[in-house]
Amino acid sequence: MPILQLKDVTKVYEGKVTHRALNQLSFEVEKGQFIAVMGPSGSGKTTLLNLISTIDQPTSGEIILNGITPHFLSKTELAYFRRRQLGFVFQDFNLLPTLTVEENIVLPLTLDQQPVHVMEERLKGLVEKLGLHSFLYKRPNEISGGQAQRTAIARALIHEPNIILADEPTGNLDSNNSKEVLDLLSKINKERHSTIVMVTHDPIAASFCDRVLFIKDGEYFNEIYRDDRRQTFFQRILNVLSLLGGGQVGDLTSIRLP
Ligand SMILES: Nc1ncnc2c1ncn2[C@@H]1O[C@H](COP(=O)(O)OP(=O)(O)OP(=O)(O)O)[C@@H](O)[C@H]1O
Repeated sequence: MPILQLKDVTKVYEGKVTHRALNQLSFEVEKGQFIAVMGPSGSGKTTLLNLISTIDQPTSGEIILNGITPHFLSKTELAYFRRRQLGFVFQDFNLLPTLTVEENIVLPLTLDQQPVHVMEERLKGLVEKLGLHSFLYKRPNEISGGQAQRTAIARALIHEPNIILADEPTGNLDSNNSKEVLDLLSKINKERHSTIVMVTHDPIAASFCDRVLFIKDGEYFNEIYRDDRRQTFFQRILNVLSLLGGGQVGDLTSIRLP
């Protein structure tokens, strides 16, 4: 069974001018898949992530996450559902500046009043897996962007969520730190079989995924699967982006991936 199903999802923003940000969008994501969502600015990517993350509700259609339709849950049930099922990674890391890296990572468990031994066990596993030893006791302003994003990924994983939702996770990183973060997401995806849904503008970031879904004007446009080398997949992503319009693909076609 797919871990995420969208069935004819439509989102209309009401206001002075009503705007149909998503129109009858349907797709499924299998457990363990690493999928990128791409599309021109204004195509509905953030809207889509807000609906999947249960921050917002669809106007019509259905979203089913791990067999549950979260939009039918009560407020309390929804808060619990979000904590158990979803992990979030944002472009600007969203770390609390006064806490150390370690404190930031265990924060979701602290808020959940989990016993200390559970926190210690989970933290230990993540620190080893994600290589966080060298900066565990530093504060966010004392670490690099890549280290900050690795911290945010550890925080997203501490609840052992079923799906990780990442919104432009490399948007504020230089190319070395981006690669480090994407390698880490790939590793988590392969070793823990975590499902990852990542919104990105960056075709290099998308080339780390198994599948790229393209949307345009809130509608399904195309999708491609990786079945070959990352370089070839990258070129295929660029081909679809040039059909899609709205980006500067021309200057990227000669890039050799690290
Ligand atoms: N709260 C809102 N009220 C009204 N219109 C909105 C609202 N949020 C988004 N929109 C509109 O819906 C459309 C889709 O927006 P969305 O932010 O989902 O696009 P996006 O693909 O994430 O864009 P970008 O890549 O620039 O972040 C846009 O035309 C936007 O102006």
